[in-house]
Amino acid sequence: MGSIDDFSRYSFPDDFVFGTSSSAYQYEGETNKHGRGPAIWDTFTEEHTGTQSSILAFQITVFSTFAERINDHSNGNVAVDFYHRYKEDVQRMKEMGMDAFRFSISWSRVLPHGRLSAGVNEEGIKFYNDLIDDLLKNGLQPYVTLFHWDTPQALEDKYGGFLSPNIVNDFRDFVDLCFKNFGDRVKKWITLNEPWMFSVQGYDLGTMAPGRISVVVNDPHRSLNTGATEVYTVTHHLLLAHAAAVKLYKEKYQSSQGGQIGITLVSHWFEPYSNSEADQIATKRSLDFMLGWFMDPLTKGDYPRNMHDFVGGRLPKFTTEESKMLKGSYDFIGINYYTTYYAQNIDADYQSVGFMSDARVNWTGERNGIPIGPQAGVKWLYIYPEGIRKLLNYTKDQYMSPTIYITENGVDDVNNNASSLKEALNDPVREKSYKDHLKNVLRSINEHGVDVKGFFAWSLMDNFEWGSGYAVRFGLYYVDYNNNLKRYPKNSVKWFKQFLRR
Ligand SMILES: N=C(Cc1ccccc1)N[C@@H]1O[C@H](CO[C@@H]2OC[C@@H](O)[C@H](O)[C@H]2O)[C@@H](O)[C@H](O)[C@H]1O
Repeated sequence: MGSIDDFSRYSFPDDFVFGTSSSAYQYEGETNKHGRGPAIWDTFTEEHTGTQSSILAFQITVFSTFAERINDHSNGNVAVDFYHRYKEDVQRMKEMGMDAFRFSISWSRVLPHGRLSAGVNEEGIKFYNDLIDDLLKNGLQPYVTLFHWDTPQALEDKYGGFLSPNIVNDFRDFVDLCFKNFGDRVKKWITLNEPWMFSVQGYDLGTMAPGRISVVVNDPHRSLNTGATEVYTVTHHLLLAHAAAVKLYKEKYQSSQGGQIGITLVSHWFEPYSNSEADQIATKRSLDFMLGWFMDPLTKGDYPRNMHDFVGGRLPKFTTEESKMLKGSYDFIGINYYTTYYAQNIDADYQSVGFMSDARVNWTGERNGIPIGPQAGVKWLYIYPEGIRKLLNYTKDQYMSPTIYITENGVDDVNNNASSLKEALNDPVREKSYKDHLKNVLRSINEHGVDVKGFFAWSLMDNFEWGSGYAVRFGLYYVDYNNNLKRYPKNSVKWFKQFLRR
């Protein structure tokens, strides 16, 4: 264990917040008990417990890890049993010296049938009240995500979930219930987690719930308007649901409750594959198709020019009223940063075989066989700490210097086949990654004046990692799935304790 240099929490502004992140379906368990209704991830894991060969005509390599559905045939029915063990886990956060904890509310745990009119599950309300009270009692601030990909199955069945504009009113009723019940103590709200992942993985690549795939068009004679459509429709409704939630909070709750509300977006950083002009342009286009798809509507009230140009008539349009509601609909922006890729222009004839072909870019972590950074355990994650600084600086410069929280950053265990517990807890790559990413966040604050207010590690403990099930471990705490989900601190916890010590 290296001795800590003078780099510590005191290197950061006094009000800078350190925390860990989680989500309901990945942590809670008890999915069909205590009144919780099914969500689309319960259905998706039931339907897709095997590894499915890719049936996509188009699949960018970085998502090959996502090509499987649930590759260890698992699900979140038990997960890490956070529903019952949250009190002991809150103690672990406190012992580490953390200031906050980010978690999400399971929509179908509080509204089992998705709609307010179909009834509230008071047991679900009680669970989140108890969790929030325990966090505050232990000096930890709750940062609450309202939607982390778990649409109620009842709304999926009723009208196709986020494929329908009906979701906006039901989402607004759900968040109203949350603001009313928890807003006296919750002062940081995040409407959506990574709408990009939900749309692209869920409705274009089909590798996440609800597992829908873009129409694959191999007939060059068909009009340009065939191809990826649902991915754009879903993002449109996600943005409108977000804006409706923010409008409600600001009109009905913010003056009395005094909290803030934002959204969490995921983006990679991108470096041009070559210094050709085409690759330089493809680099900016990549940022538009991943970050700008959301930040442009949130700051300018419309999608990026690049998306209008490359997606054309398949890109939905905002009404003047919707555009006004979206513009400025945030007090802060959450950014999840994991990795950086080279962006390479694709000059292929226009054939829409999915979202990424619309962008006409290839994202790759290697150039001439040399990786952009060391890979973690999962193949898509190249450790590139300067990417977080460049992404923060870009977001400040491009989008009027928003207040930003890094709501997720982390790496998974490099060695997933440890032969002993001692080996499993030895995670020097994670310790170095957090140190290097935090140093780059600090540089963006000190050198570029970026208004970053916090950093949340993904994740407090190993958990259900969507398509990778329990085979991939991102936790600061190791969870022994073969021994009653016992938690063990990995070595990086020791580093974090020293780093955070007051
Ligand atoms: N996975 C991402 C970010 C991302 C975006 C594009 C391409 C790849 C990865 N999002 C966050 O990463 C976390 C780690 O994501 C895992 O990465 C490895 C995959 O094999 C696994 O399926 C996925 O859960 C998730 O647990 C969080 O719920 C989610 O908010």
